[in-house]
Amino acid sequence: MSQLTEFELIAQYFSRQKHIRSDVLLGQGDDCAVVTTTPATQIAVTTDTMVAGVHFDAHMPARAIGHKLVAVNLSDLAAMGAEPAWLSLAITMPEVDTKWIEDFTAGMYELAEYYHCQLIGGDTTRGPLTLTLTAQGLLPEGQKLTRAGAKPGDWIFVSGCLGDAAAALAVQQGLLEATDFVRHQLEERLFYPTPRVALGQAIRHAATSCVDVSDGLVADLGHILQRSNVGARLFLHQLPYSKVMLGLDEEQRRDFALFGGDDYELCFTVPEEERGALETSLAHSGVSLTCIGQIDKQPGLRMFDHQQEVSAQGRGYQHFAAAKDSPKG
Ligand SMILES: Nc1ncnc2c1ncn2[C@@H]1O[C@H](COP(=O)(O)OP(=O)(O)OP(=O)(O)O)[C@@H](O)[C@H]1O
Ligand SMILES: Cc1ncc(C[n+]2csc(CCOP(=O)(O)O)c2C)c(N)n1
Ligand SMILES: [Mg+2]
Repeated sequence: MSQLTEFELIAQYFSRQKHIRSDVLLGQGDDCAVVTTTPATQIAVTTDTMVAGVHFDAHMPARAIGHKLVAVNLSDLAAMGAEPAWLSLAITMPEVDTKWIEDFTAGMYELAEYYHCQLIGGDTTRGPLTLTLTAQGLLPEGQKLTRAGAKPGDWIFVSGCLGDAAAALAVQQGLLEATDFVRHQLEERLFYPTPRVALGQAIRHAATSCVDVSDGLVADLGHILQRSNVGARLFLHQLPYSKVMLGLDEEQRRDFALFGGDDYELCFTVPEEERGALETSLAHSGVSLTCIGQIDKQPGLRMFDHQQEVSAQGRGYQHFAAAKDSPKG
C-alpha cells in the first residue's frame, strides 16, 4: 500500500491521456473539462456503474474491471450508432492499492485508446469500491439509432453469440461444472466483452431500432418492443452460441442466452428491403450476425422452437428485484 494523496493519484493514474484527441480543449486539472464539436454533430451521452459484489467479485482481475467498465459504456454508444469520444471516471476506493490501480487503468486505457477516446476528467473518492464511467460519443445530425423504430415485418438480428458470460458466472458460483479450458473461454467473455462499436455505426442507416444486450436478450429486446409498440416472434433454434456453449445441455444454454445478460452484443431490427444489402456489406466485418426472429403487430414476445411455440420462464437481470420473483437475479 502506498501513501498517495487524492491529487497524486489523479496526476499519476488518471491524467495520463493528454493528446489523444484534438477536440479536447481542456482536460484534467480545472473545474470542468472543455470539448468542442463541429456544427452538424450531435452528442450521445451514457453512464454505467460497476459495484464490487454486484458487477464483479474477487474472481475478476483489475485489468478486466478496467476493460469492462469502458466496454459496457461503449456498448451503449454503439447501440445508438455513435462514435466514442470522451470519458469521465468517478472512482471510489476503500484504500490506495497501487498495483490494483495500475492494472485497472491499464485495462481501461487499452480499450479507450483502441477506440480513440480520451479520459477527460472524473472524481476520486474514498468508500466502498464503485466505478462509474460517463461516455460521450459523436453522431452525425439526425442519425441516432434508437429503440423506438421497429416495424412489423422487420427482421431481428443479434451480433456475436449469447450466454457465455452468464455461463461463466454460473461456473464461478459452482452452479455449472466445466473443464479449465471451458471455464477460461467463458470467462474471457465475462471479463473482456467487445463493444460492437463499428457495427453500431455500420447499421445506422439500415436498422430501424437497436439495443445492446446487457440484462439478457428477452429483457433488452423487450425494450425495443415496448418503445416501438410492436411484438415479436423469436426463433430459439436460431440463437447463436459459441463452440463451448454447444457443449452444454440445450435448455441450460438457452436459459443463459435468453435471461443471463452481460453479453454486450447488439440486437437490432432491419426491414426486409435492407436485409440483403446489410448481410452482404457486413459479411467480412469480423462480427457474425444472426437473424433470430421477426417483428409483428401483435404485442408481446412469442418464442418458437422450429415451428412449435414454446414458453420459457425467466427474466433479465434487475437490481432491486425481490428475491422470490427473480430466478436469475
Ligand atoms: N439514476 C438515474 N437518473 C436519471 N436517469 C437514469 C437513472 N438511471 C437510469 N436512467 C436512464 O434510464 C434509462 C434506462 O437505463 P438503464 O441503465 O436500464 O439503461 P440500459 O442501456 O437499458 O442498461 P445498461 O445500464 O445495462 O446499459 C436510460 O436512458 C438511463 O439514462
Ligand atoms: C459478481 C457478479 N454477480 C452478478 C453478475 C451479473 N450481472 C450483474 S449486473 C448485470 C446486468 C448489467 O448491469 P447494469 O444493468 O447495472 O448495467 C449482470 C448480468 C456479474 N456480472 N458479476
Ligand atoms: Mg444499453
